[in-house]
Amino acid sequence: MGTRNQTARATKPVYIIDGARTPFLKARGRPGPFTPVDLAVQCGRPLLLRQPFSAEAFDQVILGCVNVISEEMNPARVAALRLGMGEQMPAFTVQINCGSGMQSIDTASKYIREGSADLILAGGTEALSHSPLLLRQGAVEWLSDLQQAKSMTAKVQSLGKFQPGMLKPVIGIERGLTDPIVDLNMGQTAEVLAHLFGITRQQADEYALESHQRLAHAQDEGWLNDEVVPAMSSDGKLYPADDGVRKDNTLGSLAKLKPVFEPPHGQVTAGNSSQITDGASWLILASEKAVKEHGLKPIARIVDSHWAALDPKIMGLAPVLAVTELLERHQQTKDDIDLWEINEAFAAQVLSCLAAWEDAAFCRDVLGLDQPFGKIDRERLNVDGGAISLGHPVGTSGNRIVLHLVNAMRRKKLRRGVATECIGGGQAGAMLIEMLEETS
Ligand SMILES: CC(=O)SCCNC(=O)CCNC(=O)[C@H](O)C(C)(C)COP(=O)(O)OP(=O)(O)OC[C@H]1O[C@@H](n2cnc3c(N)ncnc32)[C@H](O)[C@@H]1OP(=O)(O)O
Repeated sequence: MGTRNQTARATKPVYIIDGARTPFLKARGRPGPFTPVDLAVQCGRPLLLRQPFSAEAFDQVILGCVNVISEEMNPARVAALRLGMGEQMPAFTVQINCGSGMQSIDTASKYIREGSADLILAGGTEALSHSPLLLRQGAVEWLSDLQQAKSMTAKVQSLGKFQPGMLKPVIGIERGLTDPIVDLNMGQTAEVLAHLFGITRQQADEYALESHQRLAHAQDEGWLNDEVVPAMSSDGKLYPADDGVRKDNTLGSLAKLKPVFEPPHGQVTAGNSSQITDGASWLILASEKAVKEHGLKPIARIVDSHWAALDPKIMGLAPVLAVTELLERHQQTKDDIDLWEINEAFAAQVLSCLAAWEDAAFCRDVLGLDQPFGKIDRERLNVDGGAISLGHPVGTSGNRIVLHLVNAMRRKKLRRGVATECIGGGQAGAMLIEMLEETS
């Protein structure tokens, strides 16, 4: 809480010009049709094609990605080249776990604010279905010894040390979703929060059901058409829409699922967790100068952002700190915010954040507030569903929630919104967005 008394700084405005994302495609136990760069290119190309300036006009590309694959090191640069942005386009990749897609926006904003760039493509991409299967340490050592054995005798000796158990792979994603400091996987951290804030299975399932219902409604109404561009794989198969939503979901079917992370009594199930998904998202950010130079029509302004951290065991609670500190810096309260996106890592995690803000003792002792922060109206929160129904490509979601917040505020003619996400390792990012008069 060291930065809470900072006052908002007057800086050059940062505008959101446009954005697009791929459909979010559920990982179904085998590599999906797109790598991280494929995804970034799929939605980047139509986005760039509809701009009134050339792809080479950008100053920088910044892309969040958690699980970079070895064929695509620095996916930002690979994507920029495949997008035809020119050999001279600087591009770098950022990784802060589930905050990566928002970190790219924040870093881009800072470049624009300080005047060192005017036009930046900032995104996030993730192909969780391509997470590697890893060899166990014993197998790695055995293979290394075998490779280094020079004589036939040494090779035979090495071969003799093989044990079939060595072939059992380590699932990369399971390791990646486990905190290395506290040795809890992300689902277990949600269980810790459910316990701390008394979130019941019924509450978590009701939240999850609503997420599916809201996303289904948004799809049926065509509200996502402004942000989703269909993707096509190299074999010509079309992926037109997000595919994780269950339009026929019921509380009954959710209630039947067994707790995954703390069986048999835990609250967190496959139904009330975010899904493991592939997807990418981009935003175009511009300075005042770029807006004038290219005759652009900005949609919104990035006011500010804030990052906070706490004990990794309760990582899902970090949005409470990040948002409270961000709003305090701008002398705003929750009532000044028209629309909220809180990334749905887990239903129990989002509900714990809401509970913490209503808890007088928590607000006093942890947030240092005289009064509870207060209740966030569910009608203003994740109005079109979230990661539980849509999926959570971890490096992308922070970008998607900002893109969606802007689109939802435009549709609803609202003015001010906050997007926030928890981050494995015990962090959170929060971003304050203001629509421009003409678009709100
Ligand atoms: C900082 C952060 O953001 S932390 C968050 C980072 N992300 C995560 O930690 C990911 C969390 N999620 C997960 O790990 C996974 O989704 C898990 C482990 C919970 C579940 O994985 P899987 O078992 O592969 O999920 P899957 O989608 O196959 O569902 C399992 C079963 O539940 C059923 N199911 C899932 N959702 C629902 C639902 N909403 N309603 C009814 N049934 C459902 C499925 O049909 C499936 O049933 P089956 O076994 O009969 O086929």
